Amino acid sequence: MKRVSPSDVIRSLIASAKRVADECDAEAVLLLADVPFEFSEMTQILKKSRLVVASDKPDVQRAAHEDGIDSVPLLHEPQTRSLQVTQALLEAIADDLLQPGGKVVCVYSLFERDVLDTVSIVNLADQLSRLTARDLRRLETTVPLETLRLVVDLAVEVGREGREGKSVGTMFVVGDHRKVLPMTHEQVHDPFKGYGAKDRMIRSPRVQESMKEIAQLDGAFIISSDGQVRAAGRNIDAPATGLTLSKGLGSRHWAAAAISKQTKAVAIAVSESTGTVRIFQNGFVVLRIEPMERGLKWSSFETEPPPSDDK
Ligand SMILES: Nc1ncnc2c1ncn2[C@@H]1O[C@H](COP(=O)(O)OP(=O)(O)OP(=O)(O)O)[C@@H](O)[C@H]1O
Repeated sequence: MKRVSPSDVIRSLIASAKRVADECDAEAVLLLADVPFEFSEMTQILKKSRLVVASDKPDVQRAAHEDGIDSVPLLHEPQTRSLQVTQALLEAIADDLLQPGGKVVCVYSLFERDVLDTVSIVNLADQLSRLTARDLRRLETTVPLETLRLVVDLAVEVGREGREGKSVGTMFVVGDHRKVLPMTHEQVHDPFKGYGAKDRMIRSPRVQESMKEIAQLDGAFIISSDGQVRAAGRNIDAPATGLTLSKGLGSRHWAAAAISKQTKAVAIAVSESTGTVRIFQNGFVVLRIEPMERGLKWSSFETEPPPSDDK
C-alpha cells in the first residue's frame, strides 16, 4: 500500500477544518478519504482536534488503523456524496466515536472525485432528523408512509423520554397484521381488548399517550397498515433461523428481525438500554435512529443537496 503525503492544498484545507472546528467547538473532524494518506501528518496539523476517517477502501481503513486513527467503514455502493457523509456520521455515532447531539466538521470531495475540496459543519441533531425522514420515504414497504411516520415518531419519543424517569424498551410490528398475529401469543393481557376502532387509531393523541404507558409492559404492539392497534402485549414467536444481527442485540431485536423476515410487516424496536430505535424489514435493520435531544422534524427535508459525481 503506497501512502500519499497530503499536498499543500490538502494541508491548508485540513488547517481550515481545524480552525472551523475550534471556532464552532466541534467534537471531531471527519475525513472521507479515497486514498491512503499519511494520516499522521494530518493529525499534526489538527493538533487537539480529533480526526475520524471514513472510507469504503480497505487500504485507506488499514492506513488509518496503522496511524492509530479511528475509522469507520463505508459501504461500497453508488450514492451521492452527501448520503455517504451521512452514512459515515451514522456509523461513527453507532461506534461511539461521535455523540448524536454534537457538531462535526466534515472534509470530503464534492465536486471532483478523489479531490478533497469541501469543508462543512454538520450539526448532528439536525442532520440525523432530516436523514430519518428522507430514509423513511425510501423504504419500499406496503405500509403507508403516514402510518410509518406516526409509529416511528412514537418509538423515538419512547426511546428518548422513557416513562416517569425510567427508560423503556418496546416493539411495534406494522402492516400485514393478518399474517403477523398468528405468529404471536399473548404475553400480557391486551389493554386494548374491547375497544372500538376509533379508540385504537394511532393518529389519536389520546391513543398515543396510552401506548406510551402500555409500552412499559412486556410484549409488542401489532398495528395494521391503516394505523389501528390490533393488539398489544404480544410475544413474537417467529423463528429467527437464517438471520444475522449485530453483536449485542438481544431477544427483542431478534424477534423484530424474525417477524419482519417471515411477513411483509415492518418491525420497529426501541432498545430499553440505549433508547435507539431500529427499523427492520425483511430480517434486516434498514434504519437506525439514535436518541436525540430534539424530536424529529418531518417538514424540513424537501430539498436535497445537489448530487456529486456518482461514486
Ligand atoms: N419474542 C419476543 N416478543 C416480544 N417481546 C420480546 C420478545 N423477546 C423479548 N422481548 C422483550 O424484550 C425485553 C428485553 O429482552 P432482551 O434484553 O433480551 O432484548 P434486547 O434486544 O437486548 O433489548 P433491550 O436493548 O431493550 O434490552 C424482554 O423483557 C421482553 O419484554
